[in-house]
Amino acid sequence: MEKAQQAIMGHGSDKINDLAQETKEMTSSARLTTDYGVKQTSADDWLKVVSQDKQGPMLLEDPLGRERIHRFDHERIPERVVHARGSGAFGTFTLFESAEDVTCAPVLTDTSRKTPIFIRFSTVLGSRGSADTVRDVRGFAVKFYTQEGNWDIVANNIPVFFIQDAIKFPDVIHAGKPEPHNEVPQAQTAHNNFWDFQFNHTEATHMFMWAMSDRGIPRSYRMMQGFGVNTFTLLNAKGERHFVKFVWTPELGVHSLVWDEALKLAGEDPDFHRKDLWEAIENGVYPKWKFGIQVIPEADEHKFDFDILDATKIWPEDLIPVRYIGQLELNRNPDEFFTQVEQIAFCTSHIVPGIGFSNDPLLQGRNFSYFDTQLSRLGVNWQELPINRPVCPVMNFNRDGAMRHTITKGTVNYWPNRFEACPPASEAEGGYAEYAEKIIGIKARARSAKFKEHFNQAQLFWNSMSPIEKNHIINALSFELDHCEDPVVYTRMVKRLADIDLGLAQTVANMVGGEAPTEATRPNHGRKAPNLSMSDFPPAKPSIASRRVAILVADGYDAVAFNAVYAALTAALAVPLIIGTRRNKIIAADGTTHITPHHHLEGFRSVMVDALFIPGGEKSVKTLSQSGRAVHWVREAFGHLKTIGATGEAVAFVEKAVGLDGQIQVSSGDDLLESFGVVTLRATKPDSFGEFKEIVKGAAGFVPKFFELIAAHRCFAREEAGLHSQVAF
Ligand code: HEM
Repeated sequence: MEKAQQAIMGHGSDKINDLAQETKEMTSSARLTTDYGVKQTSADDWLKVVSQDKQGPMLLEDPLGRERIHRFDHERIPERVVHARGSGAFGTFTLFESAEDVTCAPVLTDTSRKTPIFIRFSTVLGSRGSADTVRDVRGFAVKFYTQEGNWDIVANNIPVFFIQDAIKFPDVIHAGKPEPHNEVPQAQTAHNNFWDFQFNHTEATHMFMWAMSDRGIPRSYRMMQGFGVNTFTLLNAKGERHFVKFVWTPELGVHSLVWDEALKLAGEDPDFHRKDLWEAIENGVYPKWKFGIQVIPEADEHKFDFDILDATKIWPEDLIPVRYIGQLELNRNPDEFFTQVEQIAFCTSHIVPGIGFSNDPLLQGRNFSYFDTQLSRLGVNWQELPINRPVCPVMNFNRDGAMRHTITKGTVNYWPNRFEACPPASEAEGGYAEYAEKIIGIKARARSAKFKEHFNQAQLFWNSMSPIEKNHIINALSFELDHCEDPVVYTRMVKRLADIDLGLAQTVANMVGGEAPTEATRPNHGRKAPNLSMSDFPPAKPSIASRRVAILVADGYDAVAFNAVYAALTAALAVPLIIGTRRNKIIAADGTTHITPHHHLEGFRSVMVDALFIPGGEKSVKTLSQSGRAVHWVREAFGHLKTIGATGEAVAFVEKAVGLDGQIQVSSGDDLLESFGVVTLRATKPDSFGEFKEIVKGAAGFVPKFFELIAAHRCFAREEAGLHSQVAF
C-alpha cells in the first residue's frame, strides 16, 4: 500500500503518475486468478486422473496448469544486441539556466519545469547475465519525458566512439563480442579479434585509449560522466542553428575501481554496480549530474583542425567550454525490472522541437538502427509500453500490429479525411519543423578530409593523463594484449602504440612481447586539454555519503571505538558494514555489549567496500591476527589503495598484516598518524575520535582524518611510492 502510494505521491512526476495507472500491488487480500481473471483454487497440483494412492496421469485439459507453463516458456525476450547488461532508475531533470539564446526547446529554456527522466546504465559487450565490473564502455541512456514528446540522449561514459560511420558498427561489435568459433570470451575485449580490429581500423585509436583508461572500470554508475558523443544541433526562436554536444558530470566526482578489484568483483559480486545504484537511491543519497552543452555556431563549423561531425573526436574544452545549465537527479528505483528497465527502449532519432540532427554519419546510422532493433526486440507497438509512452498525447494514423493496446475511436484511419480529424500541427501549435539546410552534392561513399586524421586526439588524451592514469593505461594494454595468443595481433598492436607515444609503445612491448619500436612513428605534439583526466573532477563538496566502510570485529572488540566510528559513519550517510568472524552475536571487551554483524569474513570481501576500520580490543585483534582471511582483508584493501583505519591493539595488527618493514608509519601512543592512507591511533580515550561535522582538509581527530581520506576515494600516493605492489593479496 505504502509503495502504491509512493508510486502516486513519491517523486510525483508526470511519468510516475502515468505509470501508476498500470501498477498493481500483490497483497494478501488479492486472490490468485488466471490471466483471464478466473479465481483458482490451487497453485500446486496439476489436474490429474488419480487412483486411490492419488497417483495418475495429468490431464491436458487443465487450463491453469497449461497457462502457467505456456507463460513461463515465453518469458524471455531477445536481449539487446549490444548493451544487454544494465540497470536503471527514475529521476528528474531540472533546468537552472535557460538556453533560449541557442534553442527553443522548452525542456532547455523553461526553468520552471521539472522533466521526468529514466536513465539506463549498461555495459556494451556482455550478455544480460554478465558481470557489471568488466572493462568496457558504459552506456548512459537518458529518456526525457518532456511535454513535447520523448527526447532520448543515448549516451556513453566516454565522449568518443570506435567508428566514424555507422556502416562499420556490425564490424566493431562482432570484433569485440565473443569470438564466433567458440563463443569466448564473455564481456571482454582481451582477445585476438578485438585487437586485430583495433590495429586494422585506425580511426578507433582514440577510443581504445579511453577504454583502456580507468574510465573503462568505473567505481559506480554514480561516478561517471555522460556524453551524447554525436553532434546534434539546436535551433532557436530566430531560426539560427548551432552545433551541440551534450555532457553531464557527477556531483560525486569521477572515480574508478582498480583493475584487480574489478576482476575480483566480477566473481565475488557480479551485480556490484546494479546494487550500488539501488542502495544509494534506497538510502536517499540521490545521484546527481550537472548537465551541460558545448555549442558551436553554424558559421564556425570549419574553424577547427578536426571535423566537428566526427564522433571519434572530442571538442576540447579549452576551445569549446561546457556550459552547465541543469541537473539530472535519480531519485526512485524501479518497481519491476522487466517492465521498466528491460522494456525501456531508446532511439537517437527521438528529438523534440528546438533540437535537430547533424550530418554526423554515425548519428545518421544510429537514427535508423535503434528504431529498427526495437521492432525485433519488443515488437511494432513498443512505444505503447508503459515505460516508453510519452506523457503528452499521442495521436496519429499508425494502426494495428501485434499487441496493439490503444483503442482509437472513429471511422477514419487516414489523412486527409472528410472530418479533418487529427490534422498535422502548425509550428505555432508546436509542430516539429526541420531546419531548411541547403544541400547540393554528388552521391558517393566518401568522408571529409579531416575524418582521415586518427592520432592527434589519441595523443592529446595520453598527454592529458596524470602519471598514475598513464600507468593504468599501460597496465590495461599489457593485460589485454597478454590475452591475445596470436603474435600477429600483439606485435602489430605494440607498433601501433608508437603512433601515440614512444614510451608507451616500448613499455607495453616489453611486457607483452613483440619488437619494441625505437622511434615514434608520429612525433607526439605535446598538447594537453583540460577535463580529460579524471583527476580534473574533484567533487565541489567532499563527501563520504554512500561509501561502504567495513568494520572488522571479533569477540572482545573495543565497543567505545566501534560505537564512535559506527555512529559517525551513519551520520555522514556512509554505509557501515560490520564484518564479524561469524554472523551471530559478537561480544565486546566489556563482556556485555554486543553487536550482530551484517556479514562474516568469508561471506563478504574487501573488494565490496571503499574503506576498512578495525577497532582495538586485545582478544578481538588476537583472533583476527590468527585468521588468514582477516589478514587478507587488510592486505587486499591496502593493495587496492583503500583507506584503512585502526585503533588500539589493531594498529600493530594492521602494521604486521601489511608488513612493509617500516615503510608505513603507525601511531605509537596518543599520536594520531596518517601514512599512505593508513590512519592509526594506538592509545584511545573516549574523546579521541573527534566529532564529525563536515569533511575538511587537515581535520584533527581520528574520525575526521579517516573520513577525509575516504572522501579522496583512493590513496594514489601509495601506488606512486610503489608500496601496494610489494604486498601479496
Ligand atoms: C556514438 C556512438 C554510440 C553510443 C553512445 C551508443 C550508445 C548506446 C546505448 C547507451 C545503448 C543502450 C540503450 C539502453 O540502455 O537500452 C545502445 C544500444 C544499442 N545501440 Fe548504440 N551506441 C552508439 C553507436 C551505435 C551505432 C553506430 C549503432 C548502429 C548503427 C548502435 C546500435 C545500437 C543498438 C542496436 C542497441 C540496442 C538497443 C536496444 O535493443 O534497446 N549504436 N547504444
